Amino acid sequence: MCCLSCGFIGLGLIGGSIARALKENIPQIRIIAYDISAETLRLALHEGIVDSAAPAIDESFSDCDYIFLCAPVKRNDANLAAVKKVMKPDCLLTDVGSVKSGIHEAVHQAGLDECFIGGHPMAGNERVGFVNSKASLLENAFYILTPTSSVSQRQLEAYRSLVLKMRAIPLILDYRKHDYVTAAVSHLPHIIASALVNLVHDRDSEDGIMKMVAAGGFKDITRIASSQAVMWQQICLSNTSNISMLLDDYIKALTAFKEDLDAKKETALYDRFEDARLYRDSFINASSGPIKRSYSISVEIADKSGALAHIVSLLAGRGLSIKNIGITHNRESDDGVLKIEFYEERSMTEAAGLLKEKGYIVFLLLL
Ligand SMILES: NC(=O)C1=CN([C@@H]2O[C@H](COP(=O)(O)OP(=O)(O)OC[C@H]3O[C@@H](n4cnc5c(N)ncnc54)[C@H](O)[C@@H]3O)[C@@H](O)[C@H]2O)C=CC1
Ligand SMILES: O=C(O)C(=O)Cc1ccc(O)cc1
Repeated sequence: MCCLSCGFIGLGLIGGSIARALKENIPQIRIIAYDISAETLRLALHEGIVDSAAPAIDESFSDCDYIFLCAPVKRNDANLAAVKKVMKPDCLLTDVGSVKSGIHEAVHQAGLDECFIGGHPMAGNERVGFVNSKASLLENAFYILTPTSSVSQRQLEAYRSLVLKMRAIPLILDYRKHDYVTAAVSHLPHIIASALVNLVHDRDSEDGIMKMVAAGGFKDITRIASSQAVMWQQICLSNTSNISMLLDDYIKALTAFKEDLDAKKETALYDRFEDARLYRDSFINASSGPIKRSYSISVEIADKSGALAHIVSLLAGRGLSIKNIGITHNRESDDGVLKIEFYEERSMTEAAGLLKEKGYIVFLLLL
């Protein structure tokens, strides 16, 4: 891909991560960006992620082969009108919004159907802004493309290739289907996580004992409740009917669970947990599934100098490469739990055996 030129309107967590992935994987690329935050643009220039920063959505975008709308969804309408005035006829316009119906309607109103393919990287986290962006955010994540019926196969194929260059996995979907699917696997989970956190907040005693003892399971399923409220408010307001319909189904499922619980139906309760376990495990085992398999162990360590270095040198001595390592101090005592992630199962098993041999308390984290 020679002299590809990409423009970004909004360079936060997602725009920044895409720009980084493109810069990392297509050295000849030219990237221009506009963001209302001058500090973001300064930083992106300083890091060499963008080649030029525009003071507004102006003529400097008129050479772009792709323009990515990556500002918060509510800002995209105004930005779309400004982009329309400056983009070249064969520019491919895209966005990164979590809901696709609104932008498809706005693009249609603007008469831009022939050059628009919606985009949605199914990757992110609870952080915001360019400072938190990273190329690896997109790695092996599904990147959904929602072409209008007017874009050509050639444009779609070119965008697919660009997504592959970002090391993401392109998946083409009708935009209405996208909104239904993401309501179930992304939007509804955020409502559930927030409702559960709010429940614990309301039901906790004054000494905050629930908050204090909240264990891994609670933290796992509520991590996303730490996301930006305004983004999820906007997602709920844009994908209301799909989310509401699935929320009805979910409330029915909870009610059925409660009925089995109140009636102490042993078999029915077992079946509900077992069915969920089997289905969830099938997600993990699918190589292209949404949940990446992780090969991690936890090791209990005393909080003394040298404890970490001792473990690292034992593993290095066996040639076991560590992908990630971190300590959590979640005990009343000063001791901590070291979580070590490996690249593959064999290293995980070998490391666990070695550390056990040396007297460490080790657990495999089968995620
Ligand atoms: N955060 C996530 O995990 C994911 C978010 N998305 C979608 O990506 C979009 C952006 O989200 P994030 O990157 O997370 O937000 P962010 O807050 O990290 O970034 C937004 C950027 O847009 C800039 N901005 C605000 N108003 C602007 C305007 N009028 N013109 C130009 N720039 C403007 C901000 O200064 C900021 O740099 C959202 O629509 C969201 O639905 C999609 C996938 C994952
Ligand atoms: O933090 C997480 O796991 C997310 O759910 C990230 C995310 C947020 C919004 C999206 O539209 C897609 C992915």
